[in-house]
Formats: sequence, C-alpha cells, structure tokens
Amino acid sequence: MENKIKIAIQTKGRLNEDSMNLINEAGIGLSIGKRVLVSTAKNFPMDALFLRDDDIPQTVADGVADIGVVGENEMAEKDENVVIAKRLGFSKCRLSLAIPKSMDYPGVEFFEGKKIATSYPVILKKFLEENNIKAEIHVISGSVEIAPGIGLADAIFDIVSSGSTLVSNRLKEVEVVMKSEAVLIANPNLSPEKQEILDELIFRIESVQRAEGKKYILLNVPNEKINEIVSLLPGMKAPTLVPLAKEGWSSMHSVIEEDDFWEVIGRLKKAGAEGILVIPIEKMIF
Ligand SMILES: Nc1ncnc2c1ncn2[C@@H]1O[C@H](COP(=O)(O)OP(=O)(O)OP(=O)(O)O)[C@@H](O)[C@H]1O
Ligand SMILES: O=P(O)(O)OC[C@H]1O[C@H](OP(=O)(O)OP(=O)(O)O)[C@H](O)[C@@H]1O
Ligand SMILES: [Mg+2]
Repeated sequence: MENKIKIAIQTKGRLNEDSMNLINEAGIGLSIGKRVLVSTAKNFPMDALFLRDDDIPQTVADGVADIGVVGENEMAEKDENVVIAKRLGFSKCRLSLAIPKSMDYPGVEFFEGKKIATSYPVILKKFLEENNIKAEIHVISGSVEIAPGIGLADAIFDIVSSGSTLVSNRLKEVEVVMKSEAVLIANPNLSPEKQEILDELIFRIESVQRAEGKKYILLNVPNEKINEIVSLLPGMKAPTLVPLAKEGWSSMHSVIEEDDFWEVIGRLKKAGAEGILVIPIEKMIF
C-alpha cells in the first residue's frame, strides 16, 4: 500500500484557484502545468489528479482518488458513497428554482405540469417528489438561465450566488432548495496510513481557516490604562504585555477580528493607545 494520498481537484473553473490556494497555504508545494493532469507534491505525501468537477465524487467513491474538493451541490447530485471530511467555506452558492419575473408565484404548486431546465436533475427530482409535484425535467449542461427566454422551459433550477445572472435573464428566485459551499470529500474506507495523512491535511487547513479574518495587533499603552485597554481586546487568551524602555508604558500584543477592526482601533486610541501596528496572520495553531 502506497503511503501517499491522492486528491482530486477541478482542472479549471470556479473551484480550481481556491483549491490550489488552500493546498499551498497548508504549506504543500503543488503546481499545475497547462496540460499536466497529474502532479506530485514536493514536500507532502500527496499526488493531485486534475478532473472536471462532475467526475470528482465518483473518482473518490471508487478509490481512484482518496479525497477531493467539490461543491456540495455536485456531491449531492452525484449521490456517491463519499463523506465530507471538511467544509471549506469558499464557493458559497445555493441551488434555486427561478421563474420569469413577470409571472405570479403562488407557491411550489406553480411547478405542477411545468417544464424545468437544469443541470441538477437528481436534486430537483428529489425536491419535486418531496413536494408531490409532477413536472418535466429538461437537462441542459450550461447556460440554464436562458432556457425560459428562448422557449425551452417554463422555469429553471440552477446555481445562484449574487443573483445577477437571474436579473439579466429577467428571472426571479422563488425557492431555495439547497445551500452549498466547497467541501473536502473523502472515500469512507481509507487505510489508516491515508487517514493519518488526511488528518494532517485537515489540521493544516484548520490552522489556515482559523487565521482568516483575524489580525495581529501591537500597541503601546500607558500602564495606568492597561486594564481599560485589555477589556477592549478579547484576544486569544489574555493579551501579551511587555514593559517598554519608556517609563510607565507597556507594549501589548493581541489578536482582533478584521470585521471589528476600525471600531476597536477607534476605541483603543480614545483610551490612550499609541503606535498601533496591525499585521496579517498566516496560521493559528492552538
Ligand atoms: N456564481 C457562483 N458563486 C459561487 N460558487 C459557484 C458559482 N457558480 C458555481 N459555483 C460553485 O463552483 C462549482 C464549480 O463551478 P463551475 O462553474 O466551475 O463548474 P463547471 O462548469 O461544472 O466546471 P467543470 O468544467 O469542471 O465541469 C459549482 O458546482 C458550485 O459549487
Ligand atoms: O448569481 P450569480 O452571481 O450571477 O451566479 C450564478 C451563475 O454562476 C454560475 O455560472 P458561471 O458564471 O460559472 O458561468 P457558466 O456556468 O456559464 O460557466 C452559475 O451557473 C450561474 O449561472
Ligand atoms: Mg461540471
């Protein structure tokens, strides 16, 4: 048994760049050449196979790859025997039913007897059955949103993110059937050796994810203001304090959420903090 893990990654398309970034941020040197469809990591026991996302769930279920990065929507559509090893938080979107903007929508019964265009027939069929709706499913592999406009269907079932593709095609979203994000899927029967490599990969991914949206902050504070300023900085545990050469002053280090950044900085300045430095964090390991 080879002590290496095989990961399936989308060759090109929306998942490719974020998948490659994730692997590189986990400290794994993986490169993709123009026509290279298999690549070996430099410093981690991993080979990558580059595939169309449609083929990734089956490749992982069959054990040709051990793990893979795919949208939850694609995983649900293919319904293969794979497990989610880690939710990845990128490529967030939803699968929704949409109808022409000009039409009234009374509820799901709208779809009774209608023709719906989609690239996700399995998920749609399940939804229609659960709602006791009989409709015709017309499978097309792309540009689904143009179907009603050209008379190919009455409605569509497709990926929505910002909603701008729907707007440009004079459609409105009427039912959200599933929410999706990129997930790391795994074959459920990995050998203990491969499981160990996967655990290490997940540990690294979690360290990168934890650091996302966080900043390291350094600031000089007058000693008599330490308690007040500490209360403004939730930090990892307690902020680190180092005495400064300047009498009566200390240097304080902590971690803040990027979202709270400007608000916290304003309050720190008001409380007497000076020389504030804010630095990106690459990884956080507890
Ligand atoms: N507009 C979007 N916003 C966010 N995520 C999206 C969006 N469109 C697609 N996704 C997610 O990215 C995945 C891949 O999308 P992409 O458009 O690259 O697929 P594809 O055209 O089927 O690619 P392939 O050529 O590999 O079959 C989708 O399955 C979905 O999970
Ligand atoms: O709600 P929005 O932000 O407009 O995103 C939704 C669109 O994004 C995806 O298409 P993509 O842009 O990847 O084009 P393609 O499927 O035609 O390749 C998806 O198939 C939708 O058409
Ligand atoms: Mg595809």
